[in-house]
Amino acid sequence: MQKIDKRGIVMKYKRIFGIVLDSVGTGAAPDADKFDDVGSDTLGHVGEFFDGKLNIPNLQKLGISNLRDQPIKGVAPAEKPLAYYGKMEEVSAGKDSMDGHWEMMGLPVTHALSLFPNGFPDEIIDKLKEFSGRDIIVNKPYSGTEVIHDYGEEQMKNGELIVYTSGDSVLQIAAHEDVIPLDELYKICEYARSLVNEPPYVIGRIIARPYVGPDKDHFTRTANRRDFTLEPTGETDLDRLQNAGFEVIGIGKINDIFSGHGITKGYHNESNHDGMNHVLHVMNEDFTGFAFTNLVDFDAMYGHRRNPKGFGEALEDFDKQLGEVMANLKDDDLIMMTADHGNDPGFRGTDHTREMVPLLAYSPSFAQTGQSLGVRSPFSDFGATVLDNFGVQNVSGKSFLSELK
Ligand SMILES: O=P(O)(O)O[C@H]1O[C@H](CO)[C@@H](O)[C@H]1O
Ligand SMILES: [Mn+2]
Ligand SMILES: [Mn+2]
Repeated sequence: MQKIDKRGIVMKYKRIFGIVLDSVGTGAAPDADKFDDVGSDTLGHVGEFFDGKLNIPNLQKLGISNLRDQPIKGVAPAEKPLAYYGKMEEVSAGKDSMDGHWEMMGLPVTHALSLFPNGFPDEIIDKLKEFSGRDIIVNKPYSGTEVIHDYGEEQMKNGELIVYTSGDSVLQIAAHEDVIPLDELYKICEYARSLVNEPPYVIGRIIARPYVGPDKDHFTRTANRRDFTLEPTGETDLDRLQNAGFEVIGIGKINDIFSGHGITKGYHNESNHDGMNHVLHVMNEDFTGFAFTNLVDFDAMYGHRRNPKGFGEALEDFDKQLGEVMANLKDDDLIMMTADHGNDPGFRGTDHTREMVPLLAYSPSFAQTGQSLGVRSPFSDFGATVLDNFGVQNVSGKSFLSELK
């Protein structure tokens, strides 16, 4: 089933579809104690919340419970899993999306990014005040929906910037769209980005968080959110693929996470559903390379909001569309699914959780039942497998391509 492209490169698969189910972790990682996340288990706790009724038949057939020590409640391990299955363990210093995705693409984040559990120091805040000509309020870790509920009306009166953070390396600025126009907000964020690219402060993301609404009970955040991510600190597997002449399609947050590096074509997602529609759309196109998708609703809408019901329903919706995707896969397509970190809606707090992530790899051309791929670490094994398929040299991780048959 091997293909040979124009340049004589031998490929097992012509197209690889990588899908990151953002924050869908599968149990505390061995180093979870360092993050105070012992006992977290996103998939396990969502399953328990549904008390045996979580309806994810496609993930079930692929082997989502086979990869776990304890099956998800009500989701039996498949007798003959369709996919090769395993878990991945992160080595990066943090548990943010950036760390997870960069590590998956061969660039583990070994230096911890700056965190601000007590708020940002004066030297950053003073510069932001001076640049924007606005006062700054809050300046501490907060949930983004709660912060606009608690401080949005004050901002509408006085026009300050609501600056807040979380357990991640993020500086977020919430602003009512009628009070601080989007252009102005983005300029302030760009300026903030320029302040924190080098030690002593290296922040993963500056996030513009615009919202609208008449009063605190009706404020909603808009799709005009924008992430200003640290530029990748080196080459990633996406660059390597692109440089070797393959197509690299980024769907959803992928473009932001890699600041556009190594991506030949990008699609913005309005939602998980929209993201899966983009996957279905690109499946109809004839390309040779890698389509990399991030589905962020699990994380942003349900994990951080500690909403296990919404989380499970989002998994059920995803599973339906996954069925469609599977039906459209060609023999020389490979689909690989994983996650970038956990965000257990049954756990304390509102932050990501340091978890193992699931790994499922499936092609309709597999001749045998899926086998265990074991525990893979670093996450870079994912990207190494993609590179291996396209005959491109990797620098981090170990390919499992030869195990897929
Ligand atoms: O509470 P909200 O504003 O959704 O913020 C969440 O979103 C950030 C970026 O994904 C995370 O770091 C977390 O703090
Ligand atoms: Mn994430
Ligand atoms: Mn998140």
